[in-house]
Amino acid sequence: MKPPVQIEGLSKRYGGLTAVQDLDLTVRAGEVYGFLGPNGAGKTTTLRMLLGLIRPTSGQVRVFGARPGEPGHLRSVGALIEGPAFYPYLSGRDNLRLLARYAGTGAHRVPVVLDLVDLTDRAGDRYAAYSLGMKQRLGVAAALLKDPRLLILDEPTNGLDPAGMADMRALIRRLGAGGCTVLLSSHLLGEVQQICDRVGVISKGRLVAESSVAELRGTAALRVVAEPVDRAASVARALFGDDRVRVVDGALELAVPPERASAVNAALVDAGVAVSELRLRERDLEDVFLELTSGGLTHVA
Ligand SMILES: Nc1ncnc2c1ncn2[C@@H]1O[C@H](COP(=O)(O)OP(=O)(O)OP(=O)(O)O)[C@@H](O)[C@H]1O
Repeated sequence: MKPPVQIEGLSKRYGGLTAVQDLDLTVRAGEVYGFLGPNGAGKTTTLRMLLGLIRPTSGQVRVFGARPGEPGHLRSVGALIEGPAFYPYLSGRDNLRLLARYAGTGAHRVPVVLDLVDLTDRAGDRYAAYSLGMKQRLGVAAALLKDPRLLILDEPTNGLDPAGMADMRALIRRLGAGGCTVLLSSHLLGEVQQICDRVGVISKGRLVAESSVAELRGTAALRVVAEPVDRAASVARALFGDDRVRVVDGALELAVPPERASAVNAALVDAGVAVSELRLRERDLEDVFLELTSGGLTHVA
C-alpha cells in the first residue's frame, strides 16, 4: 500500500523568505506522527501544500500515492487546518448534519463521530455555548465525517487549557488505536511525546530530526571532564567532527553513542589529556528539542 504521506524535496518560498526547504518526510500507515517545531518553522505551510491548498515552489507531496489535483488525492483524508467555520446558533449536531450534507457523506456518520469525540451528551447545545476544547473536538468530528484513513490536525491543542489538552490527547490516542493514521503538528514537545509514535522535528523550514520519541531521547551525549579542555575538544573534534562536540560549562559534550566512551577515553589519554570524569549525560527531551531547533546539534545517529 502507498504510504499515507510522502513528501520529497519539498520547498516553499514567499518572495525572499524560505518557509519550507528541501523537506523529506514519510508518514507510515497506522502511526500517529508528530510534526514538531517552533512557531514559524513551516509546519502549517507544509500541511497546506500536502492538502493542495497552496503550491510548492519545488518538490512533491503524495497522499496515498496521489498528488494534489490527481483523482482521489483527498478521498481518504480528513483535516483540521484552520479553525473550522461553524454556525454559532446551531447545535453541534446540526452543524455536523449540515457539513455532512455539503460533503455528501450522509447523516449516518454524525452520531458516530459525536461519540468518537465524546460530545454526544452536549450535541444538542448551541455551538456558541461550547468551551474552546469542545469547539476543537467538534472540528475533529467534522474532519472525521467521511471516515478518513488519514487525519491531519494543525496544532490541535492550541489555546486549550490543560483539561482541554488532555481530552484532545486522549481523543488522538483513541483514533490512532482505532487504526486511523494521524499527522499532527505541534510546537509542544510534551504533547507529541505523549501521543506520537514518531516525531519529525522542523526548524526554519528544514527537517532536523526524524525518529521515535524513544530514539530522540536516546540521543544521549557523553559528558567528559578533562584537562586541558581545549586540547580535549580538538582531539574529540578530530575523532567525531565539529558538529558533535561542544564545550558546556567547562566540560566536553559529545553527541556520540555511549559505547564510544572507552575509545574517547583512550584517545584523550594518548593525547596527554587528563580525564577526571566520563559519563553518559541523560538528556531531557526539552534539551534535545532546543538543540535541534536552535541550530546546535543536528541529527545524532
Ligand atoms: N502567505 C504567506 N506569505 C508570506 N509568508 C508566509 C505566508 N505563510 C507563511 N509565511 C511565513 O512562512 C514561515 C512559516 O510559517 P508557518 O505558518 O508554516 O509556520 P508554522 O510552523 O506553522 O508556525 P505557527 O505554529 O506559528 O503557525 C513564517 O515565517 C511565515 O511568516
